[in-house]
Amino acid sequence: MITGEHLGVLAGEHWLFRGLDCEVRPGECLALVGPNGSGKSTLLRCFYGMQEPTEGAVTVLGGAPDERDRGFRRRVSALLDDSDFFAELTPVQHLDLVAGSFGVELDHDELLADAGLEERATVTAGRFSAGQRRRLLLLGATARPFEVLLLDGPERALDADGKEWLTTLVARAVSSGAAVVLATHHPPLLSSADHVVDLV
Ligand SMILES: Nc1ncnc2c1ncn2[C@@H]1O[C@H](COP(=O)(O)OP(=O)(O)OP(=O)(O)O)[C@@H](O)[C@H]1O
Repeated sequence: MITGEHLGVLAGEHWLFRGLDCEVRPGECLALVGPNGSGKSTLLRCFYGMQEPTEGAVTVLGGAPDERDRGFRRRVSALLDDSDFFAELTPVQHLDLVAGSFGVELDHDELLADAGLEERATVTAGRFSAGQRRRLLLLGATARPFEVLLLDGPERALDADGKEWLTTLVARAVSSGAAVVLATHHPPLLSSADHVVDLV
């Protein structure tokens, strides 16, 4: 479902990574680790079609990834930055947007309680703390249908309960048959991953 063959990205005069092969099948999770600046976000951007590798080829769902393609975005859920955050909307309105865009029915109460946002359900998200904002972004990325899930540093700003919830979200995504790739240093996510790529 996701393959990378001999991937390399040249950053200026030095290779961030080179000769990287990977494969993530449906129902599997690949965790990317490595120090700051080692290329984890860059590799995720290659999987989402935001950036071309300098060398090698990426295939996602049988074709070249292209974030500009609506059909691709409907099958691939990516949380790579905070851009899907609407400060003027409440969590309920965020979920309405997801439900309307994807034509799915969502149990708002259950999802918001699960995310620990039930008391913030009707507060505009611009007033949220960093961790609440991250919970809302993760909720938006996972409440919709997807076959591939790409997450960059999903544990950022989350407290212990939030990290536990995140681990459950990823486990659910994997058991529903999605191919999941995440850049993370959260030990439970690393230990449950099927593959780990260390970008050193
Ligand atoms: N095409 C490019 N040309 C020049 N520099 C690049 C290119 N692509 C990435 N870089 C640089 O390479 C580094 C890799 O950044 P990236 O965000 O992928 O690392 P990361 O492992 O996700 O880091 P962090 O753990 O800090 O989030 C950055 O310094 C980035 O500016």
